Amino acid sequence: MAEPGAAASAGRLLAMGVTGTVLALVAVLLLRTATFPEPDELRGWGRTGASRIPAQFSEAERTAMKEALKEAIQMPTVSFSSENINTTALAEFGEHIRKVFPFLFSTSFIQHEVVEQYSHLFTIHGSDPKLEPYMLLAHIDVVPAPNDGWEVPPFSGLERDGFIYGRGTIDNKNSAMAILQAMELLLRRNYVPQRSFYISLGHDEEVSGTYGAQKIAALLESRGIELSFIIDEGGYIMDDFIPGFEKPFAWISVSEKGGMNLMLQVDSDPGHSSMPPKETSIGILAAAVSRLEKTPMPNMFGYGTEKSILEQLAGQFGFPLNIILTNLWIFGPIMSRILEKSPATNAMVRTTVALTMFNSGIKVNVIPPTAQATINLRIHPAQTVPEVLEIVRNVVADDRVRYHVLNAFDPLPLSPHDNEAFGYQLLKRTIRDVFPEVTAVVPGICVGNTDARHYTNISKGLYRFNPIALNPQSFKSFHGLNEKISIQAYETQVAFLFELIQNADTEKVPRPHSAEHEL
Ligand SMILES: CCCCCCCC/C=C\CCCCCCCC(=O)NCC(=O)O
Ligand SMILES: [Zn+2]
Ligand SMILES: [Zn+2]
Repeated sequence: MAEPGAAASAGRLLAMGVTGTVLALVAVLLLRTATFPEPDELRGWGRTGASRIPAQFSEAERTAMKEALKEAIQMPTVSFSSENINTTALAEFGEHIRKVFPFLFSTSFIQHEVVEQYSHLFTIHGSDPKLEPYMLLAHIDVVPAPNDGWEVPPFSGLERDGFIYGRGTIDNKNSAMAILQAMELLLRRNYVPQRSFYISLGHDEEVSGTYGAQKIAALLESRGIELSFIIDEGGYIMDDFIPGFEKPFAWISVSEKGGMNLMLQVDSDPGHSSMPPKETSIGILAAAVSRLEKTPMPNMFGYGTEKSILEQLAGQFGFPLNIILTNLWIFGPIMSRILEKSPATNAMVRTTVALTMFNSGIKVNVIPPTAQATINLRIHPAQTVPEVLEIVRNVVADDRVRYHVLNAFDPLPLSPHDNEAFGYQLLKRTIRDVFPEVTAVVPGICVGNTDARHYTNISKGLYRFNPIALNPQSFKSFHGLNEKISIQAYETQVAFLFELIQNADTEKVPRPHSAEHEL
C-alpha cells in the first residue's frame, strides 16, 4: 500500500531541485539493488578449511611488497605514443619483477612468456582442467608526468605520511605489482591452484594496447583459449561520492565507453606576418574547437545502459521509487541535469569531447600553413562512432576543417552480471570478505578505456575492478598531479587478490536467494 503523502513529498523534493537529495535518491536506487547474498548462499565458494591460506603477511613481507612497488614506480615506463615508448624502463621493469618475485619465475606449473618484447604473459596451470581459466589483467606503462605541480617528483616513488607517491601508483602499476605479489606470496605458502589462470601485463595500454594486450589476446585466440572472465582496472570502491552516503560502495564496470581520437586540420597559404589575411589556419581551427568545447554532446541519460538497468530495477521497489524509475520520461531530465554537474558523473551521461593537442606555427613572422588539433572523445554506450562524427561535423560547420580519424571503436557490450555470472559473483564475494565496510556492489560503466576491450574474442565476462578505495579527489590524480596510494590500500589490494585467487578454485556459482535481487 502506498505511503500517504509520499508522492507529494517526492514531488516537493524534486520540484525544489535539491541536488543532494536527488543524488541520494539515485544512490538509494543503485545501492539497494545490489545487496550482498546471505552467507548461506556463499557456501562452497573457493577453498575452505585447512586448504585455505589466510591473507596474513609478516612484517618483512609487508616491507618487501612496499619496496617492490616503490622501485616499480621509479621506472619511468612512459608511453607517449605507440611509436614513442620508454623501452629502457620497460626492460628494466621486466628485470625488476624477475628479481622481486623469484617463486613466480621458478615454479614448474607457471609458464612465463614475453610478448612483443615488453609485455608479460604468465600461464598458471591449475590442477583441475575442468575449470575454465580466467585472467588477471593490468598494464605496466604510464602516461607522462612533468615535475611541475607535484609535491614529490613523479618518478621518485617517495613515501610520505603513509602514502607512496608517483605516476602509476593507481594507474596501474599497483595492479601489476599486486597481482604478481599476491601470487608470489601464495607460492611461498605452497599454493597450487585448482583453476588455471593467466596474468597479462600490457606495456602500451596508455596508447591503445596495440602491441601489448592486442597481441596477447591474438596469441591466446590462436591457441584456442577461451576465458571464463577477465578482471582489469576501471572500477573501484567509491568513497565519499554521494552527499549523505557515508558508506563506500563497490563499482564493478561491466562495460566501457567507446573512443575516438580525431585530428582536425586547417590549411591555408603561408605568407609574411606583416600582411596577414583576415583569418589564419590557427584562428579558423581555434574557433572550430572552441565551438566543440562549448557545445556538449547530447545528454544520453535514459537512452543507454542506465535506462535498461533502472527499468529492470523499477519493479523491485515500493512507492515512490518504482514510480520514479518507471517514469524516467518525467524524472530523467532532473537526474540527468544533476549528474552532468561534475566531470565524473557528466562522463556517465554523455559522449565527452576533450581537446588534448594543438599544433601550429613554424616561426613568429610566418603565417602558418597548417594547424592541427586532436580531440579525444569517449563515446556513450547509446551512440556509435559514425553518429558522433556526424555531430562533430555539424557543430564545427566549417568546410575548411578536414577530419582524420586516428583511431575509433564503439562502446563495449555489457558483460553478464546476474546471479549466474561467475566472474561478477566472484568479485562480489571477495569484496564482501575484504571490504566489510562496503555494503553494496553496483554494475557500472568505465568512462576510460582499458586493455580488457581487446579480449572480446576470448571472453564474454570482462570486469573492470581495482580493489582500492577512491574519492573524487583521488580520481583527479589519474593522469594528473600527485598520484598516490596509501600503503595500507596497497596491502589490501594484495590481500584481495590473494583471496580472490583462492575463491576462484571452485566450479560453483552461488544460487540466488529467492528474495534477493541482483542487477
Ligand atoms: C554515483 C557515483 C558516480 C561515480 C562515477 C565515476 C565513474 C567512474 C568509472 C570509471 C573510472 C574510470 C577510471 C579510468 C581508468 C583508467 C584507464 C586509462 O587510463 N585508460 C586509458 C584511457 O582511457 O585513455
Ligand atoms: Zn590504466
Ligand atoms: Zn591511464
